[in-house]
Amino acid sequence: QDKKPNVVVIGTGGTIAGAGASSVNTAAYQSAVVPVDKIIAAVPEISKIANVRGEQIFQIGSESFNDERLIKLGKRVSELLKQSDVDGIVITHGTDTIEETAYFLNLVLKSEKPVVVVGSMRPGTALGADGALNLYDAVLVAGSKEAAGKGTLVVMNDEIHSGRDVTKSNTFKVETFRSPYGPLGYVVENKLSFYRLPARPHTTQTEFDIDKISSLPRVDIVYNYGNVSRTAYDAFVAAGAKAIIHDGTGNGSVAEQIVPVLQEVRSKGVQVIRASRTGSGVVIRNGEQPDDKYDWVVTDDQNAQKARILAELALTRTNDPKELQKIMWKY
Ligand SMILES: NC(=O)C[C@H](N)C(=O)O
Repeated sequence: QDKKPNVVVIGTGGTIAGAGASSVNTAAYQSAVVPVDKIIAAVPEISKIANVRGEQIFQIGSESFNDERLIKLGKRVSELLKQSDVDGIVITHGTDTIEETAYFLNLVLKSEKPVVVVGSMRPGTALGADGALNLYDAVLVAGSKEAAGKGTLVVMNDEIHSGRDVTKSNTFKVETFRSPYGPLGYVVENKLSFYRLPARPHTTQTEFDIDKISSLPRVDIVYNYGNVSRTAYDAFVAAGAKAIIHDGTGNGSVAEQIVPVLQEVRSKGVQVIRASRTGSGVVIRNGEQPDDKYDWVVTDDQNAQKARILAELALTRTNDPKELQKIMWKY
């Protein structure tokens, strides 16, 4: 009797589908060239732990993900999760934007079944390639009962991270993924262990449903630095942004020359959301700036790229900055 779980592996590209000219090319290679079925076939050990089939949805570097692709991926995952012969899903993905895709799926999927996003930092052709073990571990987690109901997960480098928290922290090292509160668990020697649970609502507990989303409102990010000017704000407003994430210095600070610009942005009906380019910590409402007075919103502990995902989803529900603030604090 076959008790192995059925896991679908959806290929989207990235370095886990990459190939270099020689085995010493660990960081210079072409990403998104190896088909998902070939990636699976390169790890025959997987057939001992799960019945796996591959499905190629994209073949791209994850830097080329956009909202349309996020929606397409989310809808396909949702469809598969409804099938009784699917126990879990693995998505092979580039590492650059894994954190955005994982957070998105964590917020919009309506299933308790495990969904695991996985990538690699080195192409399969490199000495010390990390993709094979990462994929094996991802399938193990996606096929497990323990991973159910924990939201979308990212499995990389022996660690299981919450899609909400995880972020890429290094350009080339295999230990690049970090969560401010640590991983949820480990995978080692064919065994997974969870040590903590996500506290924020996810998947079945959210107000966002991928089956009901066909487009997302435009939200852009403006990075701040000494000498920052209004050019990018004006361009994004002119391009039709519904919200601008002000990726401020420190605690989402706003330079003196930008304060009137953000007031003007808001007066045009565009939401202003203060985030921090430090990438960690909480942006304090009415701290650096009088958000109540200006009708602005702050992120909680999310970096700008995660705040963008949440804001896009939030704006499908409300355009009231008070409600938007509640959502930014909730998820
Ligand atoms: N390690 C990687 O996967 C990087 C690649 N640029 C990607 O995100 O697709």
